[in-house]
Amino acid sequence: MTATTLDTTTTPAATAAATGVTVTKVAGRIGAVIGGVRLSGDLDEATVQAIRDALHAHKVVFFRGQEHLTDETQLEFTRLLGTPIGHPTVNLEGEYVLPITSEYGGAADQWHTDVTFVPAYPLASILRGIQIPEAGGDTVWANTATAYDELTPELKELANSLRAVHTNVYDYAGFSPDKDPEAFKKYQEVFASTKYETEHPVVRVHPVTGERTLLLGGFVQRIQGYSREDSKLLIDLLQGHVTRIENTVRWSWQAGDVAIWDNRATQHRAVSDFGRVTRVLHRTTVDGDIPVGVDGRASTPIKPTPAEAAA
Ligand SMILES: O=C(O)CCC(=O)C(=O)O
Ligand SMILES: [Fe+2]
Repeated sequence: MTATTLDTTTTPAATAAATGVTVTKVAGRIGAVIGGVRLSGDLDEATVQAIRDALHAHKVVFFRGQEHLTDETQLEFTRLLGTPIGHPTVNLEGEYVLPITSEYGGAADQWHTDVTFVPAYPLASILRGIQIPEAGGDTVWANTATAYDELTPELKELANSLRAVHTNVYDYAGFSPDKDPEAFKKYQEVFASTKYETEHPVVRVHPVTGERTLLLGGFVQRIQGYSREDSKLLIDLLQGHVTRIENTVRWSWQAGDVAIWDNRATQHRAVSDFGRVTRVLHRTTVDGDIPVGVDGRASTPIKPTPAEAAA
């Protein structure tokens, strides 16, 4: 990076420079490693702002060497980025750390954005590597803003007009039932214990960056107003742009690594190539806002209906 003298401390580069935070890109379109930060709940506001700026610019940021973190201090750090929120069905009330573990078999190996089956899904997720296989078990993220950007003007117009229904009724985590069929069944029952359905715009305007992003991923069930067959073709067409390898970054975990992603501008998936060894990461999430489409229309909840929610 070239050193420039800035007479203001409000630009992202100046904020980063003032705090000793370094930001180094990993792939061409997504991902950066942040150096010079020991994550905790005690970071000063300038450092937190430098992390936010890097997150918005690079969509997923990585920190190495954060072995000192515990569930408690990961949660304290999470509070600096916003309001922590537990998983709507898997976590108990007031429980904010979600273990991502291979003990039921497999991993979340389908492309998804976290928790899009509810209207105000998390704005960011924070994942900490705890028990990492010797080889394999990487995570891959995709930039849904550059995916939108590369569409032709005609496809952008079409995408801008679409609304999609997202649901948790099937299990995104892709756990292989052969490992422990009972545990697998139990997890699926818990995961879908309340059935959620939400209609989101397919193109979401990012509330901070103003970028247009494709809002799809593994919880999408159908496109409103289209047949099942046409829905599938449309979803595959757009999703194919999201997961184009040029829009992705792949991270090879070490214990003590932390990844934070902008859940409003990314999809991600695990690479389920580590056999039967145990892989454990702990996730916290930051509560989000209700998406708004290019036409200004917000997402709308479908299920649970008020009557179902009251039952
Ligand atoms: O296990 C992984 O690599 C990804 C897990 C995941 O989807 C998540 O933490 O939201
Ligand atoms: Fe996820």
